[in-house]
Amino acid sequence: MLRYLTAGESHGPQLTSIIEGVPAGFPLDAESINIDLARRQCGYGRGGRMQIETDRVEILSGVRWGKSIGSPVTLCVVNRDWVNWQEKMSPHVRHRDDKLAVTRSRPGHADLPGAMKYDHHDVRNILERSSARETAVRVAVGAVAKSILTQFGITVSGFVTELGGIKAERPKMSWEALQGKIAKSELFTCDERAEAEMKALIDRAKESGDTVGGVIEVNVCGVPVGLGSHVQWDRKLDARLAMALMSVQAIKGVEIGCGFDAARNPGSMVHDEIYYDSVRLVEGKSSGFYRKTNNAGGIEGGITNGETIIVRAAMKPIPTLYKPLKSVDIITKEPFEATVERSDTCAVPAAAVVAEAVVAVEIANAFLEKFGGDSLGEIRRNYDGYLAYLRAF
Ligand SMILES: Cc1cc2nc3c(=O)[nH]c(=O)nc-3n(C[C@H](O)[C@H](O)[C@H](O)COP(=O)(O)O)c2cc1C
Ligand SMILES: C=C(O[C@@H]1CC(C(=O)O)=C[C@@H](OP(=O)(O)O)[C@H]1O)C(=O)O
Repeated sequence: MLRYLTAGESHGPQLTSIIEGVPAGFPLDAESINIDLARRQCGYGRGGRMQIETDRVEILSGVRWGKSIGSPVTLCVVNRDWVNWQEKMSPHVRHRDDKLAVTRSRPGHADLPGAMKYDHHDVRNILERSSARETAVRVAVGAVAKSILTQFGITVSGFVTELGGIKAERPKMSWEALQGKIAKSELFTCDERAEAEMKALIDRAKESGDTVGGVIEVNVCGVPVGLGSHVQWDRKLDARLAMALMSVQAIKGVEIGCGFDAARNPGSMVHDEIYYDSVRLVEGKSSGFYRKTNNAGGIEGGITNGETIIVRAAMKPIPTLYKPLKSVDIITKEPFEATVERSDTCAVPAAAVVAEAVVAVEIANAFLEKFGGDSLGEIRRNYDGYLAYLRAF
């Protein structure tokens, strides 16, 4: 099972993660991780910080000659902006300098509850860690999880389905063609008309000092039946995915499959009927059982049913607004209207890449729990044995 922690402040020297439980023999290299780090930095609507950073991972342990060796993998992403923050972020003892203290907390951020909880009168001690800068290293961890899943033909893809209330229509085309469209889109959508409207909305929000949120979707293709379990609350895969997604900064809702729509429709329209066709086995499929619909989003009773996993997450609008919101200074208790030096107007496309990463970690975990071993070869033997069993079921 993969366990990881992240460490690092937004304007500190670097972000770090240690991943425990990566089995030996999996191809891992910085360049493939960097592709995802670059994807997270793109996306229409981001602020000035993304001009400063060029995220690249450094692999500091657990990998030798391009392959995992079974020991903990340490990843690091440097904050290029740190050079501009060395005094404000210094770990060395210094006298309190009220001029450097941030005392004006922003609505919608961790600033005020965090300061009250940790007894800080300088909100910087909270905002540095609550910042979504942390998602850079989580994307690197997700890329490691993806390189485990890739070996077994499992792919994880995130994209934007809605932005500020504008919905992207999914054109009727193969999944591969759709992926190509999404990869070329500046907003990671599959609908050019909607994308143009979304960009115009972001421009208007930026001009008026406002921000926008949206909905992202992650699809996991190629998953076998049987990941996760119904037997215990914390083994249910849907529950784990929901937690992973809700842990991403600014995510406020998660749905699996048809999600909230399931509550609005009768059972006859919601549940996916079961069919069997032995020809599927001749065609090389892992099972003769199949569905014609996938409203369950690939998970029933906390267990994968062999269909594509479909999970969506709602991102709230960015809380730092150029148009002032009302707040109160934590020292003087005077009201003020928040000002801002720099912030994103929209980070929904970036959140799609982060969502991909946290979903990949949960799927890799469930996969390793079921087929786990110490090396790629051992896991492959376990997996192949299971596939042969499934075909005969
Ligand atoms: C990729 C990404 C970029 C973000 N950029 C900003 C930003 O520039 N300014 C901001 O105030 N919040 C930004 N956020 C959101 C805040 O980090 C988040 O709202 C805050 O930490 C409070 O957490 P909560 O919204 O989960 O309650 C971003 C979130 C993500 C996922
Ligand atoms: C740095 C990133 O996102 C940041 C997330 C963030 C926040 O409050 O969450 C605030 C902004 O940071 P800054 O205050 O330095 O401009 C974003 O740029 C990143 O995604 O790499």
